[in-house]
Amino acid sequence: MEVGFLGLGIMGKAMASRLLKHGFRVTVWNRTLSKCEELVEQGASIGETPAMVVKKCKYTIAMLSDPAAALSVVFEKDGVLEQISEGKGYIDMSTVDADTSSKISEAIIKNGGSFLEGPVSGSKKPAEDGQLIILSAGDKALYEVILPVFDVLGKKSFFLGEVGKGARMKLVVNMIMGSMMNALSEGLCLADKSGLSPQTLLDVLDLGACSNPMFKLKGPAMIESKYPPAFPLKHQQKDMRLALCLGDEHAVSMPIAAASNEAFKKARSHGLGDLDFSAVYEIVKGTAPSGNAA
Ligand SMILES: NC(=O)C1=CN([C@@H]2O[C@H](COP(=O)(O)OP(=O)(O)OC[C@H]3O[C@@H](n4cnc5c(N)ncnc54)[C@H](OP(=O)(O)O)[C@@H]3O)[C@@H](O)[C@H]2O)C=CC1
Ligand SMILES: O=CCCC(=O)O
Repeated sequence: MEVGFLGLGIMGKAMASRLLKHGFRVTVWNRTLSKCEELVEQGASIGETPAMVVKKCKYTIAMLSDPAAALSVVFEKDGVLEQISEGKGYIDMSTVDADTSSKISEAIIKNGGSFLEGPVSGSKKPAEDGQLIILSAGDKALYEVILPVFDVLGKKSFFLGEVGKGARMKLVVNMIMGSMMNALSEGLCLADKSGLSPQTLLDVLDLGACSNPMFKLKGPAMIESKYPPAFPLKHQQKDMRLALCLGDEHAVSMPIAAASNEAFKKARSHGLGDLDFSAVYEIVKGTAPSGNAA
């Protein structure tokens, strides 16, 4: 199967690389074209624009930073819409809001193509290892055709129904995750300030009902103030913002998510946006350097 891939950031690069390793022919595009080179070394072809990728491939996947990026790659000059046509499928796996997904879906369908949203749970390492959780919604027939691709990228694919349900599920999950990260940061800080060992706190948490892979993975690095970006903080703040908008729409009060969003926003204003989202710990500790927003 020839698959197009738009967006070679932390996630897109790992996902496209995995497809190549599993025998798919992949044509890649990235806004900063030089980032395609590593994939070309692994056997990918380059499409010089999103439109050229769609022209060449029956199925094209996108993994882009945010709603603005997802929309621009579809609607702007040399974008996906210029070449989408009957028989072609577009699968957007970026984390966006349901409105963005619906706008893209409507335009793709109007031009004869089919559309599936497929945001993912799981970060850089699960993407490299094919262990993502795929939250898809939209065209069921496209879902069935693209399952061999999802099976290489993920450990489990959900089909959630009409367009928007994948986007909303993803935002709910990340809202919970962002709040948990703030709770962990406050706990580590409180342990430290009150004379307890943060590492012992992690050990205790890991043995009880609060044990989870995120605390286990991120906790030790946080204690060392190390935040190599797996999930950039600026994207977590985007997801909190979009989840809070969803809460507004449905009149769901979310004070914990709102407070967590403030901490991520503050982290961005201190220039921590490109670090891993666990860097919010620096805000909770009050040790963030002054810096420019990212
Ligand atoms: N990292 C993670 O752990 C996870 C991330 N996600 C979601 O996946 C998506 C990608 O995340 P990730 O790979 O980490 O992000 P990165 O910031 O590493 O990559 C973002 C990608 O989007 C591209 N991009 C940004 N703006 C535009 C634009 N205006 N037009 C075209 N392309 C653009 C970038 O291109 P360029 O290289 O030119 O900047 C890059 O390819 C996001 O929606 C994120 O929320 C979901 C699950 C986990
Ligand atoms: O959107 C990012 C999710 C990161 C994760 O699930 O570990």
